[in-house]
Amino acid sequence: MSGKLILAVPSKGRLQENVHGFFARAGMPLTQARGARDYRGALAGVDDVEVAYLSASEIAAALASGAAHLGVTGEDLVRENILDADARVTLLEGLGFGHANVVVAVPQAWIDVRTMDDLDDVAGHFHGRTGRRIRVATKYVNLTRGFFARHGIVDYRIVESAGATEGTPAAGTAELIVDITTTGATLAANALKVVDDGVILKSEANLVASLSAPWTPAARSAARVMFDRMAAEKRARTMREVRTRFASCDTSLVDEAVTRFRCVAPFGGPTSSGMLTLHCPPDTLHGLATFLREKGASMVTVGAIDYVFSTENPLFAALEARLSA
Ligand SMILES: Nc1ncnc2c1ncn2[C@@H]1O[C@H](COP(=O)(O)OP(=O)(O)OP(=O)(O)O)[C@@H](O)[C@H]1O
Ligand SMILES: O=P(O)(O)OC[C@H]1O[C@H](OP(=O)(O)OP(=O)(O)O)[C@H](O)[C@@H]1O
Ligand SMILES: [Mg+2]
Repeated sequence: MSGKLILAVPSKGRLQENVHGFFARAGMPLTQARGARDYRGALAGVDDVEVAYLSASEIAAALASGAAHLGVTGEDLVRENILDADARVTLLEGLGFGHANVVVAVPQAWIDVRTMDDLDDVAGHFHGRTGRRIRVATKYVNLTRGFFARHGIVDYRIVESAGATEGTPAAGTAELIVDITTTGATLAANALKVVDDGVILKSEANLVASLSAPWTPAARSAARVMFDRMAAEKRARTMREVRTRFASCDTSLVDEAVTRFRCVAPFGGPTSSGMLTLHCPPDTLHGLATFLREKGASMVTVGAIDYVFSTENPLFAALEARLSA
């Protein structure tokens, strides 16, 4: 065995483009030597990484079995496809894309069904009246079973659906569904509504680590390098660099700026000539610039940052903590 780190990323579908963008922004683009249909690749600038292109649900399976060390996939697929997920993988970080809710949806015509309790009543009546159990179409079989059990609903049966799940009530093959929704357009087009307390999971794409993969020294060191770049890109993306210089700039003023505007002073207080660099989130930027001018600055410049490299590597620390637990 090579000892390399295997990184599983989506080969197709909604997440693929975002995942490519994510690694490119972190300065380590995914490369496929033989074109888009090459299912093995590399990560530019990071040694000892082999990229495996898999479907989003196969990624969950590969992480569970230890065939991949790291993967990017939806939390919905991790929770659905991995039994006791928290014991076998660790979700290191939500990546801010691939948002989708796994929901229970019923026909809009069921005006008296608003909550899971109402649904429980309907399920009981349906069974009594027809002698059959109400049918739930879904590909999220495990999430559905767990959620219905938590709500004490037992009078139902699951009809496995591989696609076009929203069409099953109108087609007469199920009474209700469990599926993912983002904009709600597909549910609306099929005259379905989400049950008020029927959101099973709010999912997004996650960076996920396998706890059972062979974490060789080479694989660990590759993860450390990858995570360092990801963290540097994230800190840079969420902050702007603010610079100013004025004689009356002192440490108490910097302390006030830090608490009031959630900024950080990456290089400490002002220099002896009053030169100050701050990193500030975009939403408080104008407030900070106003504050600095009120305190005596005649000019404040703001710029985007590409990377913020720090000695801290929180993602790697989180991984190490789980691997040694
Ligand atoms: N609007 C959306 N619809 C579907 N999935 C979404 C949406 N937004 C984000 N996702 C995420 O993308 C994941 C993969 O969905 P996608 O449609 O790309 O794959 P798929 O082709 O359905 O996957 P597979 O081939 O494994 O069945 C979902 O499980 C979910 O985590
Ligand atoms: O709430 P919306 O924004 O309408 O999105 C939800 C729809 O998107 C997904 O299907 P997808 O297009 O991925 O097709 P698939 O069922 O073949 O995966 C999902 O299964 C829903 O049907
Ligand atoms: Mg899909």
